[in-house]
Amino acid sequence: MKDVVFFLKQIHSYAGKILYLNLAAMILIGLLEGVAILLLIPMISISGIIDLNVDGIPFIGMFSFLKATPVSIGLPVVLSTFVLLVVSQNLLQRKISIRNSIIQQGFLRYIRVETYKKLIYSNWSFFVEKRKSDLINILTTVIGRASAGTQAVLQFMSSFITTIIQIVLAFLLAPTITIFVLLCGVVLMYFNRTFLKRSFVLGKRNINLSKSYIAGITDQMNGIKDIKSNTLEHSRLEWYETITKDMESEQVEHMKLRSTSQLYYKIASALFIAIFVYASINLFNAQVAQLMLIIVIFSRLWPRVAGIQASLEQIAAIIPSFKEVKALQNECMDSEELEINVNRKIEPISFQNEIECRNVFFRYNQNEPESTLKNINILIPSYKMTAFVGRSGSGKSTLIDLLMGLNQPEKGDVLVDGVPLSSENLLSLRRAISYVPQEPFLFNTTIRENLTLVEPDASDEQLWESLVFASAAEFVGKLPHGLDTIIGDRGIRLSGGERQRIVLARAILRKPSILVLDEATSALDTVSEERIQEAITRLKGKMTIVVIAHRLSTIRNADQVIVLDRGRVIQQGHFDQLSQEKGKTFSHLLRKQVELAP
Ligand SMILES: Nc1ncnc2c1ncn2[C@@H]1O[C@H](COP(=O)(O)OP(=O)(O)OP(=O)(O)O)[C@@H](O)[C@H]1O
Repeated sequence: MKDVVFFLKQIHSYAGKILYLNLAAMILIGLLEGVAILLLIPMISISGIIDLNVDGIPFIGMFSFLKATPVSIGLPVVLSTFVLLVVSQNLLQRKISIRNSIIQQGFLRYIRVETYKKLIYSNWSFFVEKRKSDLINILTTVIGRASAGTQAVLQFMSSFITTIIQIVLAFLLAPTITIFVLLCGVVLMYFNRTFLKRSFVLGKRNINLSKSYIAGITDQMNGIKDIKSNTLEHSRLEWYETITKDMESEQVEHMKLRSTSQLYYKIASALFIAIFVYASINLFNAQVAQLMLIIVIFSRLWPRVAGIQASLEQIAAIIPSFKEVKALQNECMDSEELEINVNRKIEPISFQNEIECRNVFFRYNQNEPESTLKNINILIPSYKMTAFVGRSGSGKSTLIDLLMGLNQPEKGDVLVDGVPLSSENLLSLRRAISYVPQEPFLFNTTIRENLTLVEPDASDEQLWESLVFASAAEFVGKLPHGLDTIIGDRGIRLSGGERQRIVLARAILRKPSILVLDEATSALDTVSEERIQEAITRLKGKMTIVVIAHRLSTIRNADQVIVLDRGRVIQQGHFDQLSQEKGKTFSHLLRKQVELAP
């Protein structure tokens, strides 16, 4: 219930007064519908067209003027009133349906933007812990269900109020029948409450299935090369067939559940009407008017009772989606990195001397016995090139993430020109950094658009300049449409080395004061490696360069090399100096790479 209230509050803060206007209009529609049909009998009867013997039925007095009217006028008046009521009800209905759809679509967008805003401003550790496909699933499927669910709750509320009004009207017309109908409804709802529980369980199953589905297809599409080259198609297809079968049976089960519950109501309705009509005629000598009332009230009220049950089942099935979106929003708020202020312009930090790590410890998970980084004390001087090396898993990427303010130290400080990194200067530091990841990301569009992503106003001259710096101008110049060549999905029509150089050009275009380059491990051939080395040499002295080096040959010109092992700095100095330190990790790594070199 708390989750439902949470969403109602959200829709309230989005739509405000219009929501209440719509709710009121929805109630009015129900009322008009009720009045039109419930009053048809007394109106027809009083006009004297058919003698229904309606004495004693309420509201009759309101139509006594019809008694004085000849039948030839009375009937058209009665029927026109009926038509007028139905026409106004439907006109209002149309208007409200359009308004509801505007509110619903607007609310869907609102809740999407709100959730995405909270998500995108969450800190890095939040993303490290989360499965990306789960986030995609929430942002696509679950949010849509939650928004539709909010609408279902509003619909339920208005139909509940309308039902109450109709019950009051019916009660005034025929109290005994109304009480009987209601008692039957309550008894049936009581026995049908198990349908609500099962709807909730199915709703949960639906979320889990769509989570696994999105996770599976994301993994498979990302690993399609692995699948093809290792002939894993069959096993993957088997997985796909199984999960889609589960999804199919979940939907069918849901449908079965809904129709069984409605079937009970329909059968019960026929049984109750039969029993009541029989009892009325045989035990209470009921007149035609009373019998018609029984049928009219049953046919009006019973679907409403059944409708309430159907809405409750629908809401029960959607509650897990509410819970999921709410939990994500709360988690994001707990992991909020900085105060959300989208419009704030962030100036890059002006960094004169150095970035320092002082007595820094870091651990991913508080339950881990050992810290990932232990007592790190290093200086990254400005306008110099610093290279991090070490075996796989030694902590290079973790340390770089810490320097970029993505990870926060468990103990110790990261200082920029002596000022500790805090929420005040974190974004300015990141604004000064350009980062080239190991697996560079390119959009499936032109090279130009991939570059201008970071500098929308960059001229062609500036684009070529950055391509020259990244040693990419030559191969881009040879492409069929130059800068306007479209590169494939994630840039697969380019080689690994070419991709990394385009991303490097993009990084340079931003004119960063710090360039962080996570060197590709395997993608680079010797020629590409040389090109990257050329690029770094060209950039040296123009900005602070931090490289995670997997190939030691690329960092011969580094001003300092920092060697990491199991989360500790074990050596640091100039390349030549470290290569002289015999029997230590750096000379060992160097020897291994020389041995492996072709
Ligand atoms: N998200 C994470 N959660 C928990 N532990 C992690 C996480 N990321 C990395 N680690 C652990 O932290 C240690 C350092 O990893 P890191 O990625 O920093 O090493 P690396 O030197 O960059 O390795 P590589 O050269 O293979 O990229 C490893 O033991 C790794 O298992």
